[in-house]
Amino acid sequence: MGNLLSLTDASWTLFALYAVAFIVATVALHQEFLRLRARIPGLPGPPALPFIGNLHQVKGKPAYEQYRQWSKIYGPVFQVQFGILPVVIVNGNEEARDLFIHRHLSVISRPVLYTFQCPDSKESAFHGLSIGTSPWDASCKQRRRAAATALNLNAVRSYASILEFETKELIRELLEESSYAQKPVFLKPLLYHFSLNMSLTLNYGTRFLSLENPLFREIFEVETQISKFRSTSENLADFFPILRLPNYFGGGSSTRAKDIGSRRKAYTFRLLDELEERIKQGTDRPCIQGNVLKDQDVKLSKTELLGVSTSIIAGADSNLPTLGWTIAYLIQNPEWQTRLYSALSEYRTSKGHNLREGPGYADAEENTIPIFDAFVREILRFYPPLRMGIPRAAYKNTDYLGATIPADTEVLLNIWALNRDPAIFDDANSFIPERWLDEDNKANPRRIVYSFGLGARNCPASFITYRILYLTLVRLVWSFTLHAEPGTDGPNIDAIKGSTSYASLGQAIDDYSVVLKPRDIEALVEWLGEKPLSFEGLESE
Ligand code: HEM
Repeated sequence: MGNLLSLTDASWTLFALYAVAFIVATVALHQEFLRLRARIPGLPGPPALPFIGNLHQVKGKPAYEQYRQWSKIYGPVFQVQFGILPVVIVNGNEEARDLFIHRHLSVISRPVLYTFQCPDSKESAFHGLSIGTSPWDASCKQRRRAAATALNLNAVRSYASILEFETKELIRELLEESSYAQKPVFLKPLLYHFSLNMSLTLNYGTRFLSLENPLFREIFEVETQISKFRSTSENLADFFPILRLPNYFGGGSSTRAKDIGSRRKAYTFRLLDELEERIKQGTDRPCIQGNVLKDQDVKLSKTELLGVSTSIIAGADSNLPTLGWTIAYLIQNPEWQTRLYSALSEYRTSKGHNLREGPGYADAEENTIPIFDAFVREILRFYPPLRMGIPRAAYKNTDYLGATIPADTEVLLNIWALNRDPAIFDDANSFIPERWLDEDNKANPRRIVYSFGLGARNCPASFITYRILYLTLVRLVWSFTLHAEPGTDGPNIDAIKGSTSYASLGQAIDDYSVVLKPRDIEALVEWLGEKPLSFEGLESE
């Protein structure tokens, strides 16, 4: 009897082993079948491994540089595969212009990715999708139009006082955090505070006075998480359907995305409700959402309004890396601090001002000091925050050099490669702001900073971003000299080696601290004036 039982046990064990092996083999074969079927016939690309495709060659690595190297072998447009997901990478300037500008409809959409949008669920994790993550449809068109109108050149001119206020408050905060030059400042939260306040003031006419504000901390945490869910190479459930299984039991990545999505929804609704209340009371301050709410011609649902807001808040994320790289570059290149300060001094003096009065603002309004403007452009070219842009998708089947890119296929624009294309930029791998002073460059429509993308879904915030970066640079250079933290070599400003976190959509410089020495503390304190207790009484908690 004992023998019979143990024989049965052994058989059961064997059976279980066979069953597991059968399931694993079936899943693997299914995965491989889907991967092979998804490969785009006729489009070149690096050889892909079974099951995983090319994922091992880019995950956790500077993928943008790998793609640039591959483009030398496989041509300017090629495909890679991440598990079952084919992705088309566009590296060449002419090809990018062809697809993104001349045939702009072909890649006007954005992909629906499993982790972020969870297409099998009734409601997307990110209810009220931001514009930058929405596939192309009538609603997306409306939301984009509302954002583009709110951020066009004329509108940006009308935000002058907001830019003035927020950039001054950044300088004040840097001074206070450094205990008046007594200690190094850890930059990241301060830069986020500045960028977010800029977005909130523009969007809702409200801001956070303190970094300690619980709602500020909530937004900082949630938006950082969201950026990770939007990564193009890190969310494995996007590439391996089997990994979607835990979502059915409430534990997968898409479930976590939903939790983060509902936290985002809570604060965006709250900010919108507070604004509606202020409009009712007549205490609102001019702002983008206020204009949209009051404009009878704009017919956006509450969810669409939410989508415009989340886009503007998400935009804060892209300003952060640019400011981080700018300050790091100045720390490591003090001669540029001297050069910029001299240019500012010369400019202010030529306008009949004493430099001790302040850095000026009206002068900065149109980015008038050429070397400052050139420096900002070169920072954006050399350190593009979104090196692979924001994923696009083919809107319809698109013919390309004999191959057909099927509708909905993810398409990535390698902004990093375009900005460093030696056919466009002389000495493309060197940081040379002066290139933007050259009249021939200005006249060449190909010699542009590609960091804001191209064509019909490009960044609608480029005007305001230039203004913000320009003005911040003028004010930083006027206020302080910038130095490395004592006992360290300072931040690594190598565009690849200095940025080792690949889990987010944006490519920020690794964390660092800076020592800020006021150039003239009395003039600085005088210029800063009284600290505002709140922003016209609209401080959000
Ligand atoms: C240094 C700062 C910034 C950079 C480098 C940047 C770059 C980009 C890029 C590369 C895209 C995708 C373009 C394409 O697909 O062709 C994009 C889209 C977008 N950006 Fe920016 N951005 C910045 C700041 C901002 C800010 C501050 C805002 C909001 C105020 C903003 C709002 C948007 C929106 C709404 C989209 C989506 C457009 C669409 O899908 O139609 N961006 N941005």
